[in-house]
Amino acid sequence: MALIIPILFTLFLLFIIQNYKRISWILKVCDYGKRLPGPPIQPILGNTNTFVDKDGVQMIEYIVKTANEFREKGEKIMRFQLIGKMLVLPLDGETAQSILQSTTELDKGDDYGFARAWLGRSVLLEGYGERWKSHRRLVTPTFHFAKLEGYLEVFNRETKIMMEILDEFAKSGETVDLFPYIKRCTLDVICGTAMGINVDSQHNPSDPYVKAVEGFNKLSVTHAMKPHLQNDFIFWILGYQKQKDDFVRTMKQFTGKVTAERRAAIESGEVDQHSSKRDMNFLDILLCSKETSNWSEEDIREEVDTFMFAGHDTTATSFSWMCWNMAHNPNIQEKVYEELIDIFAVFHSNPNVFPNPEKFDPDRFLPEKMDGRNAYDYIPFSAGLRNCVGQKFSQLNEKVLLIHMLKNYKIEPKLAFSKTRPSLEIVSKPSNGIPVRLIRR
Ligand code: HEM
Repeated sequence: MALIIPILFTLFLLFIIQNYKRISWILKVCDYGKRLPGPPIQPILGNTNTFVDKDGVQMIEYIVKTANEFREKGEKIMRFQLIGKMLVLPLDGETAQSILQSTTELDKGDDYGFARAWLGRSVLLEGYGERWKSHRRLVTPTFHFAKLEGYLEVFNRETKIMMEILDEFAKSGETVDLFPYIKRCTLDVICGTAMGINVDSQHNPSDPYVKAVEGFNKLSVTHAMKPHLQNDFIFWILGYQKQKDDFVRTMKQFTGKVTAERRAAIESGEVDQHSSKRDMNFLDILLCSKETSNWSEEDIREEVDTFMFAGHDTTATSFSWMCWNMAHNPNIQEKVYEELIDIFAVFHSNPNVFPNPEKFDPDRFLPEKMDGRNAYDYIPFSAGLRNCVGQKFSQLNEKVLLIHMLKNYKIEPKLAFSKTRPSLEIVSKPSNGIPVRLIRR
């Protein structure tokens, strides 16, 4: 019995020595937590408890409500402190501007680490430096205007397929949740534009590759939201690591095979490597470019997969919210139908800048309304050096989707506006889908 206390004490000391770095990091975060404005914190845990029992929808609602309270107090930033992690949110455009214009704070946070097993050191994850600069230089031209025109054929082809599929619901009058259909459409768009292949997930929703992409995205959210899963051992013992490995293997094999086949076709002359860049997909451009001659097969795969990851869920979610807003605002829907004009609306919730932020009001983006607004008050694609390379691509893709959708159907909501809420995920998904009835025009 007399030995128990010294043994426990020694074990405790060993634990401290072994985890010294992690413990001093946690203490440093606690110290910063006290100095930054934010909701009250508990020792070490910070605000962790506030989030434990909340689902994705409740988290967003809590964050928006707390942000408004701190804005009212005149604060410019707000923090949430978790164990060893600090989330600092800018509360207005001016503050976002000073962060995003920084030429030193350009690396990504720890949460991006989850995707590394799939996306490695691609342009999305790579820290700021020579390697990122050279990759970004190569990726950027694939979104030049002339190139985007070349992608229009794929946008139109895949959107028409979605219209055909949705037509069954229009005929029967059955309620349809648009979200999964839009998601598969944008996945086929990105496969067509990034790799020049037709995955046709719209007709094959249970294809192993499609399932792996969906599964990986869901798992990355589960990992980010549940603090205990961030411990590698717990993640492994609960079977999540195996799931992750299986998804990553399927996705890597798929893109690896497409890349190898495409390279063989280029080398055999089947695909003309001297054709204009306008006619090439992203993979062809990477394979034929002089600048990538020293890239490994893995480097190329990582960039192509980054487009798959960053490019389809984002556009799908943004367009789904657009349909939900259109469904709940028939007057605007009719106006757009008549004019098929250039609009683009996403959810930003600062009432000082966007009074009544949940109201769908595309007129907020009229030039006269933009005057006096900080350019950084509306940054769905981020801004600064690490802004989104795919912005114009997805805007054009969404315009094509919107044109087809509104030309073919009137969209009617089958649920009150507030019954499907943004849920905190990598991109804020609708908690109850986008349930609508489609009426053929
Ligand atoms: C509505 C659609 C989209 C939205 C809202 C969106 C939003 C964003 C945001 C906020 C970032 C910055 C992320 C960060 O700071 O870590 C980003 C980065 C990025 N996006 Fe997008 N995105 C969209 C579509 C796309 C598409 C279609 C592609 C490619 C086909 C794409 C490729 C990328 C890449 C490669 C980066 C990393 C850029 C870098 O770090 O240099 N995105 N996007």
